[in-house]
Amino acid sequence: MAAARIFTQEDKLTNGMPRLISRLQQFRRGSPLSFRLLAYILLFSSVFTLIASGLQIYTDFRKDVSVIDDRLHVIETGYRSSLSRSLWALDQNLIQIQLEGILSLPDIVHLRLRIYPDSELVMGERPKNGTAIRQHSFQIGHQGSIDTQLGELVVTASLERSYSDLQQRIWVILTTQFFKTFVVSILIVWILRQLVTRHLSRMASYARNFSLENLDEPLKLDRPDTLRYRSDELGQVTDAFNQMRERLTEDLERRKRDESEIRKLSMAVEQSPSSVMICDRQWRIEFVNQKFSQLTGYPADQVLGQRPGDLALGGRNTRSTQQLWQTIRLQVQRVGVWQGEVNSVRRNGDRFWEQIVVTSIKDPEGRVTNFLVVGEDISIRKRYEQQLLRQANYDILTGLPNRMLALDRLKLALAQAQRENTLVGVMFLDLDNFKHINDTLGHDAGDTLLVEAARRISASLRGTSTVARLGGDEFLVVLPGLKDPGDTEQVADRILAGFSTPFILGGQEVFVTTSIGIAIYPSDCDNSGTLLQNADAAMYEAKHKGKSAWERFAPEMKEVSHERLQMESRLRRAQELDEFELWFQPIVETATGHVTGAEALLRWNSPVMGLIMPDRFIPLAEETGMIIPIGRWVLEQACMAARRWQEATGRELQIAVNVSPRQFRDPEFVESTLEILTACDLPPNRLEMEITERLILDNSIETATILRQLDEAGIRLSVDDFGTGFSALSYLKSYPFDSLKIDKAFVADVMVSGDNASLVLAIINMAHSLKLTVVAEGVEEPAQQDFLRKHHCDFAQGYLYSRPAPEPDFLAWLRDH
Ligand SMILES: Nc1nc2c(ncn2[C@@H]2O[C@H](COP(=O)(O)O[C@H]3[C@@H](O)[C@H](n4cnc5c(=O)[nH]c(N)nc54)O[C@@H]3COP(=O)(O)O)[C@@H](O)[C@H]2O)c(=O)[nH]1
Repeated sequence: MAAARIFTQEDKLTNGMPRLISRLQQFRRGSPLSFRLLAYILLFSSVFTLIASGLQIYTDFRKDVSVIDDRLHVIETGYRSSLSRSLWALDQNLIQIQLEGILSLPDIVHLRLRIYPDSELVMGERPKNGTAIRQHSFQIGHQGSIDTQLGELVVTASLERSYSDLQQRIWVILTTQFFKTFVVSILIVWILRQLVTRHLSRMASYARNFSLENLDEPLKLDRPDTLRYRSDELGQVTDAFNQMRERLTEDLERRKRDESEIRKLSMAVEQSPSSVMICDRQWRIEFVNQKFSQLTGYPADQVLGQRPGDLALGGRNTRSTQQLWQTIRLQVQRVGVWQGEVNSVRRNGDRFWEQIVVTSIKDPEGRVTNFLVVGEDISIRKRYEQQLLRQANYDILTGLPNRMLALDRLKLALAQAQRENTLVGVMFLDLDNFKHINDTLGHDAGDTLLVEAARRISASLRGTSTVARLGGDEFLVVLPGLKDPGDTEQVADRILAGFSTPFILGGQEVFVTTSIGIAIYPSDCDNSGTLLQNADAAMYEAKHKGKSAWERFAPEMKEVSHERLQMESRLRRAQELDEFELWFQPIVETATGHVTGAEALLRWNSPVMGLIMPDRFIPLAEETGMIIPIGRWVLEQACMAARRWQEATGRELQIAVNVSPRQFRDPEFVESTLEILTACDLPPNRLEMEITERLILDNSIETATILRQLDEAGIRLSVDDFGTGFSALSYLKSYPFDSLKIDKAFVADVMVSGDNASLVLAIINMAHSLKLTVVAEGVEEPAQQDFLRKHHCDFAQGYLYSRPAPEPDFLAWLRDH
């Protein structure tokens, strides 16, 4: 048991010290600041304590020594006279007693009394050598009549007691001061640790473990979370830490959001259906998307670093492409954007059309950093536009240029003749008795005749001449660059000769002739319109004279067109004589067959000339301006009719009215239309105005303004006879149209010509993509209706449903359907 105790004791001793050292080392490692602080406090307070204690001790010692010195002086003053008397009396006993009295005083250890002349009395023990002493001596004399020196006393005081006190005090002071310093230091360090350093360690460990993965965990110190603590330095540092953490969290989230946004945008650009190219500020390609590579055939790595102009060269179209890109660059640098249609070249050399938009990309400070080129393949649209343009410029039956193209060519020929000082021959041809042949042999025979006549006229011409079909059985020949007016007459003779052989129509030989009117530029007129009129007048003269002949224009022939003049004067009176009638043709929804509206079609019922179709008098009405009052009458009648039908059948049908471009020049057009609608109590959206592409060609600000005003009033607008005029789809976007009417010429052929079928299909699709409804005109056969229904054409109109009819007949039809 005792051994065990001894062992435990030893064990404690042997293990205790290393454990303490290791604790200290741990403390030093774990809390270096506290350790250093402790060391510093200990060192400085020890030095300070040492100095202070030393001073204290020294002062106390000096005080002790001065007490001893005082005492020596007190001995002198206290004992001198009594010793003098004792010596004078030589009273040895008294001297003895007096000296013992002195010797009994504290610290007085030795007395030596020299009695003059030669005796000495010593008392006490002389201190050993090396012992600190204080000595004081004074003379003892007798004062009488003669002053006599009796002796001298040397008093020795030992400082041994003072030294021993000093030693004791030093030990006590040092021990207590060191203990106190140590305890205070420990206390300070403990307080410091509690208040500061352990929190610093917590901060250090928080900062060490801080990463983007644990941003949610705020720094919390092990102390109360009150305002007092939050506002001190540690609280401020903690707050700063947590703010930093929050900012980092926000930054991280923003960065994540930005990254996802960038990812999304780059995916969108990469997978965009449009080709995208991004160039740097020197117009060198930095990026192209997949669509670009698909469209052009260039893989991305082959184009990066090149300029778009060099690229489009493809080794072929050098100058023009570079000039185009030069223009694009200049405009984008000047106004920030360029857009247009470009005929580009693929890598394999194929050409294609693209709609390009080039813009500059700017940084937030407004500095241009890049250029963006977005392209869209519009080859299909272009092909259809070209096809439409062809249909618009050429006569479908004969393949000859139509009136529009012929007039263009005539104008060009006149301009050239003016420049070159040459002549231009204009011939107006009209087949003799064509109406009779058409009526007796049928339309097919009429068509065959027209085609063959076109061929024979063309065969009679050479070089740069133009032959065109103006409509019906009328042809126009333009002979540019002539030197002699007689040249035209020779051509006219050749044409007449060409008609001398019979035509085979419906299996029969038929002789058909033609009458030709000739006008020459510049002698007969210098503008295309009048030249044509003059040739027309000459043609009437030729017919008048017996047909199968040509006639040169003469000024007096102008009178010959009196038929026309007669018609004009009759037309002027037709309105007041109430000779106009409005006929109606239903418009049906293709999918359901429901009647949704009707088109109002004007007829002139002249007591002299019979029922006249609008094609014959509308151009005259337009030319003379009579179309404005006539058009207003039509609008009024049409709106009133729609109102009557509603009352009669309860059906709210749409009413479509044809409006001539000339009516748009009437300043009161919009106002009077709105007045009519109000007067008829018809909502504006029940009225649809059909406008031909000719109006759009006008392209004036006034037209655009009127169309916008009508649209804003709620009136529906539709493009009539689509495909026969300008036929560019791009304008449809620029005007507020609601629907588009495909011309009957296309519908007539959908089941016969694949080209026409695909064209109709393209028009439907494109109109739908522009949010326009589509009406097909001239539907005569169920197969055409099926085709249109299958291809989602919205509405149809034609003889299949009903021919245009006077209002009572139309109402009857309406009740039946
Ligand atoms: N400014 C105005 N113009 C007018 C007005 N009324 C008519 N017009 C213009 O005259 C064009 C010819 O009109 P119309 O002779 O009446 O011919 C229309 C129909 O009869 C005809 N149609 C209808 N269905 C068929 C069919 O199945 N086959 C076939 N061969 N023809 C058919 O089409 C004409 C309707 O065409 P649209 O107006 O394009 O819808 C006429 O085109 C007007 O431009 C008027 O009041 N003012």
